[in-house]
Amino acid sequence: MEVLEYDVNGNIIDSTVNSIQVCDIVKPFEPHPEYQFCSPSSRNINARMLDEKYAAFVPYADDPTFPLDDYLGLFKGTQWKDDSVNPDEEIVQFEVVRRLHIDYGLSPEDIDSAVQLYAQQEDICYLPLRESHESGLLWAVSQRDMPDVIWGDGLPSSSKKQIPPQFVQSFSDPKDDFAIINRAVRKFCPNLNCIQDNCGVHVSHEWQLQTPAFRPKPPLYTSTQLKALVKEPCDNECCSLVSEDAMVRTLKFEPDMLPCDLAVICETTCSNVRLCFVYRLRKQVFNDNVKTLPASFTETTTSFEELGSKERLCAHPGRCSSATNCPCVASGTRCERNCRCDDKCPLRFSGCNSTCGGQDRRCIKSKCRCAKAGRECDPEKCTACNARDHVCKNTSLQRGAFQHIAVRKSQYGLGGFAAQTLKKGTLIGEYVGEIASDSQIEQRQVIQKHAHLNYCFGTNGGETIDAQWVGNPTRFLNDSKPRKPNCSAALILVNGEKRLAITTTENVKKGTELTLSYGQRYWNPNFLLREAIALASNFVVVTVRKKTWNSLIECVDGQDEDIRKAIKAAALAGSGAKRKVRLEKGNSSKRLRAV
Ligand SMILES: C[S@@+](CC[C@H](N)C(=O)[O-])C[C@H]1O[C@@H](n2cnc3c(N)ncnc32)[C@H](O)[C@@H]1O
Repeated sequence: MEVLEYDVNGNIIDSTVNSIQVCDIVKPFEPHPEYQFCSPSSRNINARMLDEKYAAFVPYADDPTFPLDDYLGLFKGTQWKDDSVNPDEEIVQFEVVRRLHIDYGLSPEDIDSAVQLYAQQEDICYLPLRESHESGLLWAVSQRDMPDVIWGDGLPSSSKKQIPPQFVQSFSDPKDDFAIINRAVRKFCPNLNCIQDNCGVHVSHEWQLQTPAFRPKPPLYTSTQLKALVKEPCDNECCSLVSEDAMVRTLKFEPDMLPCDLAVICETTCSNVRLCFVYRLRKQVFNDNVKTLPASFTETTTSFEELGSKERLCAHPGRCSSATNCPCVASGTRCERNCRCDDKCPLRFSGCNSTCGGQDRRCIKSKCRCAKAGRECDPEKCTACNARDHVCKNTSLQRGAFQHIAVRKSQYGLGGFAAQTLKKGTLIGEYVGEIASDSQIEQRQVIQKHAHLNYCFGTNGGETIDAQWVGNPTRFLNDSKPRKPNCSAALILVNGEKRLAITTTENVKKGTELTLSYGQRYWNPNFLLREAIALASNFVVVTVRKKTWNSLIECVDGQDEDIRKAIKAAALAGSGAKRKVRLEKGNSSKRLRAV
């Protein structure tokens, strides 16, 4: 081969002859298995907060074999064609409102009715000025960085008289601490493992809006009783650097907070708090005639299996009981860390301290009360095993103590392989992905069917975790079929959150493929009852063997609420190896009853 060198005018100035060795590829390279893009994540993402009615994008847009009509038919429309307010229009609308109010003296209510009328006639999408403190145009604008627009008169908008802030913000008393906190608290995730603003992991937006408000709570102790609980001050300093106001305000929310805790929160010394607080401040806030002391607490024995879905918290005034409409009491589940009840609530799991012998035994399953109940040890409760300092073995999931998974070509596309020899019972990792709703799964299945790759993991808790677009290397674990799997998946309750742990079920040699059993439902999602429901004419009696009962219940989850309740009731009521359910077609819907 000759290599030529040119000057700027295109004349050849040098030439070199290189020899190249030519080789024939006898065996063509095998193509790399198909890979679906996936954002790495160490935790589940809640996809249910996304708008599932409108398609966010068109998958396989350049692939004529993709059933685009079937896919788009599952949505109301596309997200880029919806009628939300255009941000530029919002700026114009705000300027109109500003001028109407400042230059012409119209009240926000007058503007609202006038502009809405106009918008209706002209078919313009107009956001009302303020439907509440936290919606409407004024509020939306206050949440954005508005550009400094130069309007027709040549002056920037920032130089002009602005709409008074009280129109935009709360109309409540600025000294009302509860109103201020309650407005802010809605922006944060109510899950105490997270407390991120606008969290998309644990809760949907709607649910976040229902985040319970803080309410004033009466103290359980009198100041004299509290004083008896406090020993000598932890330090000798006595200064009053912090404003007493901060302490008073904090006390309103937590009347029975001990002085040292208050000192940490208010960033002052313990002795300062003790002197001001126990004798004087507390009496300013409460009239101090409350004499109710907490009753002694008894343990209940709900196991993890009975927990059911825990995507809620209890946040009612008073103790957890049916009288206070506690949702945990109603569903027979435990109160978890996210609940707003007292930490000493009898419905809460009290940890394993007294059962497993603490640190020496490191919480092995046969001994530890937490491990037996399908829970990881709680750093706040399990002090004897040192769960907080990660000495305890039953904290691997929350510590992220996972094994390295080597991803490479396997019999079925890509697969996950042991990067080192693993003992039976080793935690490999957590199956993470997007927690998706049933209709989202239906939409995604069109894509998955087309790609012949399905990353949905249905849990017994009725949730589906889809690792198609978000996940970690556990998403590459293939089904062992027809061989025995060497890993299994189980839901573990970690500080109030259900997480899917993948663990080895036997000793695994380095380089061996890690496999799971996907279960019947994965390969045939219409398994059992869904088909029975579709086929039912008048009624059908379904005899269910014990073995298939759990799959049946799992399959019904996400279906009609009545059916689900009836089948669960039948499951609990039935005994022996066989249970029967009668599937009846009612007037408007199909009903299922235990017989
Ligand atoms: C969770 S993914 C596993 C990782 C996947 N092999 C990959 O390349 O990304 C599940 C998909 O792997 C394939 N698969 C896994 N186990 C299989 C098996 N035993 N038989 C056939 N296909 C299997 C199927 O395409 C299935 O939809």
